[in-house]
Amino acid sequence: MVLKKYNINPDLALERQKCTFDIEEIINIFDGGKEKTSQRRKIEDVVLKSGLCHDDVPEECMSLKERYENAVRKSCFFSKLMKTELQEITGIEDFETPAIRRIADALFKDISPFLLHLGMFVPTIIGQCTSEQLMIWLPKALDLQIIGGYAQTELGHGTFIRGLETTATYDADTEEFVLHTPTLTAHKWWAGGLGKTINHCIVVAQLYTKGVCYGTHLFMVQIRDLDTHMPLPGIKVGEIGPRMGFSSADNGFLGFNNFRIPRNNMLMKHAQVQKDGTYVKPARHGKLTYQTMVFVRVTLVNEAAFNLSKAVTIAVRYSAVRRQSEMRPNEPEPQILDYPTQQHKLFIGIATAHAFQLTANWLWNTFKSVLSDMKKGDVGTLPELHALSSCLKAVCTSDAALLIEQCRYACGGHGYMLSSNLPYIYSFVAATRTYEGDYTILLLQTARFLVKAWEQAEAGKTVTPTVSYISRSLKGEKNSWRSTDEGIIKSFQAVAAGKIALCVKSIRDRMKSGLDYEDAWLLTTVQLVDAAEAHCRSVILETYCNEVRRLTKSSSDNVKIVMHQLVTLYLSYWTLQRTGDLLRYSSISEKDIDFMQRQYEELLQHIRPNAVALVDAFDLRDEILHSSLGAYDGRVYERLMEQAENNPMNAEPVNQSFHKYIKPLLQGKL
Ligand SMILES: CCCCCCCC/C=C\CCCCCCCCCCCCCCCC(=O)SCCNC(=O)CCNC(=O)[C@H](O)C(C)(C)COP(=O)(O)OP(=O)(O)OC[C@H]1O[C@@H](n2cnc3c(N)ncnc32)[C@H](O)[C@@H]1OP(=O)(O)O
Ligand SMILES: Cc1cc2nc3c(=O)[nH]c(=O)nc-3n(C[C@H](O)[C@H](O)[C@H](O)COP(=O)(O)OP(=O)(O)OC[C@H]3O[C@@H](n4cnc5c(N)ncnc54)[C@H](O)[C@@H]3O)c2cc1C
Repeated sequence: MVLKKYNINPDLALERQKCTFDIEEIINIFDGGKEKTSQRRKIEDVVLKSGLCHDDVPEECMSLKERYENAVRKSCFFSKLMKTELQEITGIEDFETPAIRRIADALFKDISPFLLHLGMFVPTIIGQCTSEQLMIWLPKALDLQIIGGYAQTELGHGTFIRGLETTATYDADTEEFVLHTPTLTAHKWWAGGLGKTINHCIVVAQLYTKGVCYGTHLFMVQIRDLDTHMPLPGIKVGEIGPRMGFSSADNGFLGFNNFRIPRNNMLMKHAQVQKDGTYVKPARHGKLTYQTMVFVRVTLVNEAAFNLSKAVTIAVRYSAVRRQSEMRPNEPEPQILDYPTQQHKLFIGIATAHAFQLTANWLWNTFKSVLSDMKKGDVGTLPELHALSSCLKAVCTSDAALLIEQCRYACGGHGYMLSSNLPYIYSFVAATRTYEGDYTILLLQTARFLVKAWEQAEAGKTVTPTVSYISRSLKGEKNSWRSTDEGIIKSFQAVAAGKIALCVKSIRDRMKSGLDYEDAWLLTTVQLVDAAEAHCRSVILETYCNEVRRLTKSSSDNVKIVMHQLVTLYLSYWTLQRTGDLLRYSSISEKDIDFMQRQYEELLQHIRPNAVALVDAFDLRDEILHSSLGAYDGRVYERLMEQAENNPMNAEPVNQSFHKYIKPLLQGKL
């Protein structure tokens, strides 16, 4: 749809006049500098001017098939644009992924069927192929001569990868692998793009050679003819059916009937099968084939931040425009943003988007540093990265989904309209809590690491920096509550340490009472998930505080003030959310809690005048927001009426069902 131009709503205009800081400064901080902001905007301009974002009818009014076809059309033209015009027009050779990621949302209100190509297929080629394999597949994938996906999950197993049933049996006579789907539950299920779009796919299967099963490995498999796009003989493939979101992502199913692929199609960077069928196991670490999942978990923290920033921009702008009820008799109806309860729903969303964005950037740098260690043959930092990416993916996607839903509640009835875009944003982020490792499962992975770290620290060994608080706790360091940034972080670390200690004790007590380790662990898993979540909170709080301090060193005083107000809001919010834990594991008193409550409420008031400017500082163009409630001009009612009038249901004054059913019913002739 082409966005109509309106004058700025006067309430929003006034809000912007109240702003105390230069929003461009905050925009630059999050982009990584002025240069990066200008580069991102150039890319956005090119895409927006391309006409590709235009839909003749709103996406939500299309049938599922039309939506899919429309998304394919846009993905193809967008890919062409990325390869040609974007480079020519902007002169930027090396596209920054965040900029491409952001502007992709101007094209796709839902999901591009090519998402998995870029998000998992290409990264798996980069991370799992030998240099020879890389030379064959990477240029083709980048040039979109082949389009791929990632088929790991099966109908019967998603979480437990070791339980996957698809087999890849090596035939040394022909130097081929035979892929087979032995049961109903072994069918690949869910892979994005698999249903209708892709012609290649990374398949995760149990490797058998010389009669021995060596566990899951990755295989490059062509599933459709490159010319006709027909499934190849021996392949059964299709779309799994309508779902809560991801409507245009053609998630698919896939079965193999003794389907043969060349030996070289096993991705052999880490493990190999030689021509005679001899298996060579990975030299360094047993879980290197899980690397793409770690990569995606890292990027999902960024997704949580970005999508939350969209939702909170919509809800804050709407709340500045919407007037409802009265505070005092006979006074004009206030903007709903003036209600402290509304501020309580929304300002934490702004602070959380900042916290997650800065944590995502920090995690990305950690990921790059671990990759560089691994290139040098050192896998020592991998367990910590796995633990960090697991808990951060779990907690950030989960918190973001809750806060996005809260943004929808904050918009009352209009938030329920698809045209608000909040339901789309929610259904996308809700899925991120499950895919790429379910919330509970990933926290249990982190818990494994924490229990080990506890045991190491107990044995007097040095532990990694993110868990150094465990050593301090074991040395008997007592927590004394202070309501400063550092003081609060220390207390959250004391909570995490206290919870990990209790888990270790529970496991040991249960073992003393005769249980084996597995059962003792299993019965402690509720506490273990809780401990991993507490650890993750302390990591986010610490990273957020450190990063804001670092990034605002040379900022203007007013930017420092407002950014720090948000940090304090975030710390106060979580203190108040976790008073039970803090009373148990830190020296916080009831008086301290009263103080934190008052501080929190005062902060809501301090942030209020800057609220609209703070969401403007996410710099999200209307074309990216796709929202009747959240456009920059605040013309909410005009847009709601506009989209109602454009609803295809209103194209005819009387629907044919009146003549077919209602009239006969009215006349008793049905
Ligand atoms: C080119 C032009 C294109 C144009 C395109 C146009 C359109 C573009 C549009 C947008 C552009 C934007 C692009 C970028 C966007 C990025 C977003 C990306 C979105 C991607 C969408 C993804 C969709 C979803 C995909 C999926 O869901 S794939 C399936 C994922 N599945 C899972 O995650 C399964 C979870 N389960 C597991 O991971 C494992 O089973 C388990 C739970 C970890 C257990 O494994 P296992 O049983 O083998 O191990 P354990 O016994 O538990 O542990 C043994 C030890 O191993 C350690 N361990 C485990 N895992 C790891 C690991 N990963 N790394 C390191 N170590 C690991 C574990 O800790 C144990 O250690 P120990 O020391 O305790 O023994
Ligand atoms: C929109 C979407 C897109 C997807 N895209 C892809 C894709 O492109 N490629 C792909 O391969 N997969 C994809 N998936 C699949 C996804 O990765 C899995 O659904 C996910 O990993 C969860 O696995 P599951 O469905 O088997 O859940 P289950 O493991 O069956 O989980 C169900 C419940 O059981 C609990 N549970 C399971 N095991 C344990 C345990 N050991 N301890 C305690 N609790 C447990 C879980 O916590 C959860 O509450 C996608 C999924 C979705 C929703």
